[in-house]
Amino acid sequence: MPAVVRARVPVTLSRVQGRSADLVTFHHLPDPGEHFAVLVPASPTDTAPPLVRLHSECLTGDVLGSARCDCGPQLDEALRAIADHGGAVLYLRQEGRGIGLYNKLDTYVLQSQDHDTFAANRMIGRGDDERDYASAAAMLHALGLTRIRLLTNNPDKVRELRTYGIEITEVVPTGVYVTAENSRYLSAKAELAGHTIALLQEAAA
Ligand SMILES: Nc1nc2c(ncn2[C@@H]2O[C@H](COP(=O)(O)OP(=O)(O)OP(=O)(O)O)[C@@H](O)[C@H]2O)c(=O)[nH]1
Ligand SMILES: [Zn+2]
Repeated sequence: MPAVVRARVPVTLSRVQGRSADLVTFHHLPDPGEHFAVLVPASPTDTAPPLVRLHSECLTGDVLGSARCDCGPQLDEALRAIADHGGAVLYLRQEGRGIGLYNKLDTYVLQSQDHDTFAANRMIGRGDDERDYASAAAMLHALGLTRIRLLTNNPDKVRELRTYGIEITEVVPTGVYVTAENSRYLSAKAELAGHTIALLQEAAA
């Protein structure tokens, strides 16, 4: 059964520049996560395909502003971008790249003992990255957003959405927000998971 929109709830969001946005929920997603979309309509003069970000939940970064990763600033950037140009942020309940919050926090302890972010996952018996983007693609189909510009540095997201029939006209790089605490995490993503993090080399040079 294809996914369909369950409800569209208008809300005013300070992180979307005080604009009104719709929070959209869904029926029949391929997995049981309570994924939702933050949707801002484009202005009628904006003819470019809508900008979309698939944002994987990171409670520590998104809510608490943890300096261990760059999720919080990336979420802010995406919300600002859709406030300016219209588009959607799909908030995917994939905490810890799919392993959950408690497990992610366990891997932080291992990372403090000098293991990289992917090796630490394996040390607790989990995959490097347990996410898939089937629900994200189903949400986009349900919203009629099948021709998009995608805001990401992660080639997996691009590849997978395309296999689900989403046309990506442009991959728009998301910012890289380097701090002393997250630089190892960012370089592991670039070196071990193929993320296109150009600014990282510049920052390190
Ligand atoms: N297992 C694990 N997950 C982490 C860690 N740090 C952040 N995450 C999770 O990683 C997810 C974000 O993934 P990233 O690899 O940072 O970025 P991405 O979403 O793949 O790529 P972009 O679209 O370019 O941002 C969120 O679900 C975070 O909770 C970590 O050290 N270990
Ligand atoms: Zn994070």
